[in-house]
Amino acid sequence: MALSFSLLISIWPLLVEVCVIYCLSIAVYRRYFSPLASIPGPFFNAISYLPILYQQGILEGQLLHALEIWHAQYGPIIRISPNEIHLSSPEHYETIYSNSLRTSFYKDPAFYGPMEGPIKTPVMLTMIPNEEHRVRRMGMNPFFSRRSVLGLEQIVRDKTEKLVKMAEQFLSQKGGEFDVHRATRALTVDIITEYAYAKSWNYMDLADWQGYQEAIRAVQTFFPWFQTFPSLVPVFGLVPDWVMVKLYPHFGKWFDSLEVVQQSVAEVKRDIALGIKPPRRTIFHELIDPELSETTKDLPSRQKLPDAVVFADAVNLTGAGVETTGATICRALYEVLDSPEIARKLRKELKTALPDPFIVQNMSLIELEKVPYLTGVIKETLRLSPGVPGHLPRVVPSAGATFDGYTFPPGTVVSMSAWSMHHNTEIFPSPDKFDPTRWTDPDVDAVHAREKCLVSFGRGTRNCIGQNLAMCELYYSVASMIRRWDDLKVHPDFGREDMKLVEFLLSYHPKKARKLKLVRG
Ligand code: HEM
Repeated sequence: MALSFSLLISIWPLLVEVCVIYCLSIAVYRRYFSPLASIPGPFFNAISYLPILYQQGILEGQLLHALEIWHAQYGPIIRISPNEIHLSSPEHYETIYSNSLRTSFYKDPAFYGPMEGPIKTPVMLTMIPNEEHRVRRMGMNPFFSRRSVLGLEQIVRDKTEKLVKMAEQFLSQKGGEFDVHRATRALTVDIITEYAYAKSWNYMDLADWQGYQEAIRAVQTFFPWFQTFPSLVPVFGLVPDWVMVKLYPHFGKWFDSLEVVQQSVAEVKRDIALGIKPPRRTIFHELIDPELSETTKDLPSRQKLPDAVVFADAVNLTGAGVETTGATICRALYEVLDSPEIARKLRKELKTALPDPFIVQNMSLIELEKVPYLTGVIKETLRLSPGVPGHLPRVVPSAGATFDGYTFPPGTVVSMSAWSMHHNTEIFPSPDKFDPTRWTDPDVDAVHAREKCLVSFGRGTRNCIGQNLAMCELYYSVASMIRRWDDLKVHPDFGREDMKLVEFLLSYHPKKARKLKLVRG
């Protein structure tokens, strides 16, 4: 023991030297000899993954803003890590994200794998092989189709009515204010759980309307650390639940929610075993006991899925559908109410379209979609506040790829982001300006070009499965809140700086940002 310790003491300078030489040679290789050496970009990004960790882990979700600065400095194609290229020219989006099934770019396991955490059960979002994903998704698509959303529209109608009544309760008091930030997250929890599980978690009935989305945010802040140091993932799995709850009290609601999902899986399995027909099939029925069609019956993954997969997919669905939609509703309300002109114009169109006296139960998605300015407001909000604004890394397939004259070998990671697409100054002049008329422009070709660049829900087979539901929620909540009061206003303490976005896959506001509240007057 004494001998090995003194040996260590005597050789440590040599060990340090070896380490330094090793790191330097990796840095020199990455910067000057790697196949990506000729791609412009910040020096430290080319040699290390730490600059991304710095933006995401230390500065907390700032990478989307750093990307803007780096693109302005180095051009439309930049190297943002030793193995990742970020592109900003919109014409590449289709190639990377809407590819044909067989030659497709696939999701980067180093980015998506750690999101599975210690459970390591691939969910739709994190599955890597596109073929396997396609099969899993095929079974779930009908459940979230437009037809299905229209069939279950009453859920959105009822929950929106509850939101308006809650707002009424607060706003009718003298000096009353409505915490629409938390209320909309509670709304989206209640809609997705009723829609997918036929069992609402009733977050709108809670006194504080919160807990779930805060826990998801806390989980997501670990992602950049896990992506940079994957060996941290199993260590995280060893931390007992009570320690997590002590560190992050909101984790209590997260663990409760996991238990509820687990119970639902068990109940549905029991009903299936007993031959009990449900009043309405839920995603659990779809995943546990799929209704197989001629085209799907022979596909291995359309057979019964293991409980762990059903559980993980359900958890993922709920997590994906809450903050994204809640934040978009809030941003739309903020932008409309912050501009008297936009508010006046939208109210006028809504008053013409919606029956008087205004009742949420009289609304229908199909009628709401016919209000052009409302559609403009929603699309413009999805542009400025995409729920998933950051880089979505994909791996170059075996055939390799060429972008902007550079050729990339298979295995290179390439990414684009909704944020930079939506801030392209050629397609969206004055990109920071909220201007719903971009989408109501009589020049249909110009609108079409803008629509091609609006990628809030992604594209291709890996796009958002929940977009029809999300759009329905957006139409109902924005229309009903704006139509209900002529004197609704943003709380005077709230400012545009509070709407700044940060990103951990989903978008959030910086921790110190104030939460949106509404008042009358
Ligand atoms: C405004 C609201 C929303 C936005 C902007 C949004 C955006 C997105 C985007 C961009 C993706 C692709 C992510 C990637 O490529 O890694 C995605 C995937 C996904 N979203 Fe949404 N989403 C929204 C609402 C919802 C809702 C309401 C649900 C619930 C049903 C949902 C469930 C999912 C799921 C399960 C995936 C993974 C799909 C797959 O990989 O097959 N999202 N979403």
